[in-house]
Parts: sequence; structure tokens; C-alpha cells
Amino acid sequence: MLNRLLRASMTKILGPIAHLFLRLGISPDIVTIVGTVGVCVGALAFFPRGEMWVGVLVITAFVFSDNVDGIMARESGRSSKWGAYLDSTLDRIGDSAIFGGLVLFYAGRGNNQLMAGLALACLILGSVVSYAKARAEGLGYTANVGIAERADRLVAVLVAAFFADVFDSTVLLGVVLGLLAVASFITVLQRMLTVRKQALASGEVGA
Ligand SMILES: CCCCCCCC/C=C\CCCCCCCC(=O)OC[C@H](COP(=O)(O)OP(=O)(O)OC[C@H]1O[C@@H](n2ccc(N)nc2=O)[C@H](O)[C@@H]1O)OC(=O)CCCCCCC/C=C\CCCCCCCC
Ligand SMILES: O=P([O-])([O-])O[C@@H]1[C@@H](O)[C@H](O)[C@@H](O)[C@H](O)[C@@H]1O
Ligand SMILES: [Mg+2]
Ligand SMILES: [Mg+2]
Repeated sequence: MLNRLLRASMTKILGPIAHLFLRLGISPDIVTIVGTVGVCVGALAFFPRGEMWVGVLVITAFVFSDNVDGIMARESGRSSKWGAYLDSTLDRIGDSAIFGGLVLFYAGRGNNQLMAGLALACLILGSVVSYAKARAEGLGYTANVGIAERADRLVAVLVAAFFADVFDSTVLLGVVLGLLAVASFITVLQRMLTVRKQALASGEVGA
């Protein structure tokens, strides 16, 4: 949802950064790769040790690279299928690091199986959300729908993790993870339903 609501605004806000990187001779692919590495470092260096707010700030410093890389590609006329593939594939790594870092903490030092399970559910369901869209597009359908797209998932988990640490409230993060898991499951259903409608319309549904 945030993607549709805020993409234009984010382009205006992050445009100058994209233009600076292009002037410095940095390529969109480098931004995609470095951004992913930064997100992974923020998630896996801090979250497993319970240092959530620090990890969130480091992740936030890098996660917007997912917006900047596309702006750079479009502004420089370098949008490519390879770039689209790299962008989407590395997004999965960043997402997995964020939720995986939470799983590692709650399955370890945090000693909270319920929280570890909720974070794992979000990791799994979030990856299925993205796969459902990618597989649809691979079959010639579209599935760009859902209430829990990547930006929605990341804003929810990062804001919750930040404030849960600041206010020492595991319940806050637990409630958000639970709601996010439900929203991600609904998004999978939304994407499957939209593909089934397209398949029915084109007579491509088996008996
Ligand atoms: C006091 C301090 C409090 C701090 C606590 C809060 C911290 C956390 C807050 C926010 C962090 C979360 C950020 C959300 C993630 C944003 C990244 C994201 O998900 O972006 C998704 C999309 C981008 O998608 P995509 O990659 O598909 O688009 P591209 O534009 O990249 O285009 C892809 C095409 O480009 C070509 N290409 C790409 C790469 C390449 N190498 N080569 C190429 O050729 C190719 O054609 C590709 O197909 O973006 C969006 O969704 C835009 C909206 C993002 C919404 C973020 C909103 C966050 C704003 C504020 C957060 C609220 C915080 C509230 C805090 C409350 C505190 C009181
Ligand atoms: O919103 P979502 O479908 O889970 O995930 C999205 C992918 O489908 C898209 O290919 C990618 O470019 C976006 O940045 C985001 O990762
Ligand atoms: Mg991107
Ligand atoms: Mg992306």
C-alpha cells in the first residue's frame, strides 16, 4: 500500500541522492548491492544481541536504497531486466535478514519461543507474498496487490522493533508481528485470487 501511496513522494525526497550518486559515477546495481549489505549488517550484527533500536537505525540508513536504485535507473535510462531481477532477489535477502535477526534473538538470548515463532511466521509469509507475485509475473499474470507489500512490512516491523526496545515492551513487537503475519497471509490470498481471476478470464484454469 505504501508503495502506491508514497512512491511519488519518495522519488521527490530521494531524487537528489540518486542524482548525486549518478554524478559520482555510481551505478544502480552498486546501490542495490551495497544497500542490501547494509540492511543485512544492521539486522544480523545488532538484532541477535537484542540491540534493536540501533539495528533499526542502521537498517533505515540503507533500506531506502531500494527506492534510490530504481530512481537512478530510470533517470539515467539504465533500467534493465537484469536490474529488476537483482533488485527483487536482493530484497528477499534483506527481508530475511531483518526477520531472521529477530528469530535469532528470541530463539537465543531473548528466550521467547512465541516471539521467535511470530518473527519466523512473518519471514515465511513475507517471502511467499513476494514469490506469489514473481511466479504470477513469470506466467504472464500480474499480482501487484495486497495490504502487506514489502514497504508496509518493513515500516511495521522496524517501527515496532525500535519502540519496543526504547520502551522495553516485547508485547508491542509481539502484537505487531502477529498482525503482520495475518496481513501477509491475507496478501498471499489476495495475490492468488487476482491470478485465479486472470486465469479464469483467459481459460487457463484446469478442471
Ligand atoms: C525517532 C526515530 C524513529 C525511527 C523509527 C522508525 C524507523 C523505521 C522507519 C522506516 C524504515 C522503513 C522504510 C520502508 C522501506 C522502503 C523500501 C521499500 O520497500 O521500497 C519498496 C519500493 C521500491 O520498490 P522497487 O524496488 O520495486 O522500486 P524501484 O523504484 O527500485 O524500481 C524497480 C525497477 O527499477 C529498475 N532497477 C532497479 C534496480 C537496479 N539495480 N536496476 C534497475 O534497472 C528496474 O526496472 C526495476 O524493476 O518503494 C516503495 O514502496 C516506495 C514507498 C516506500 C515507503 C517508505 C515509507 C517510509 C517513510 C517513513 C517511515 C515511517 C516511520 C514512522 C516513524 C514513527 C516515529 C515517530
Ligand atoms: O512487495 P513485495 O511483492 O513483497 O516485494 C516487492 C517485489 O515484488 C518487487 O519485485 C521488488 O522490486 C520490490 O522492491 C519488493 O521487494
Ligand atoms: Mg528498488
Ligand atoms: Mg525492490
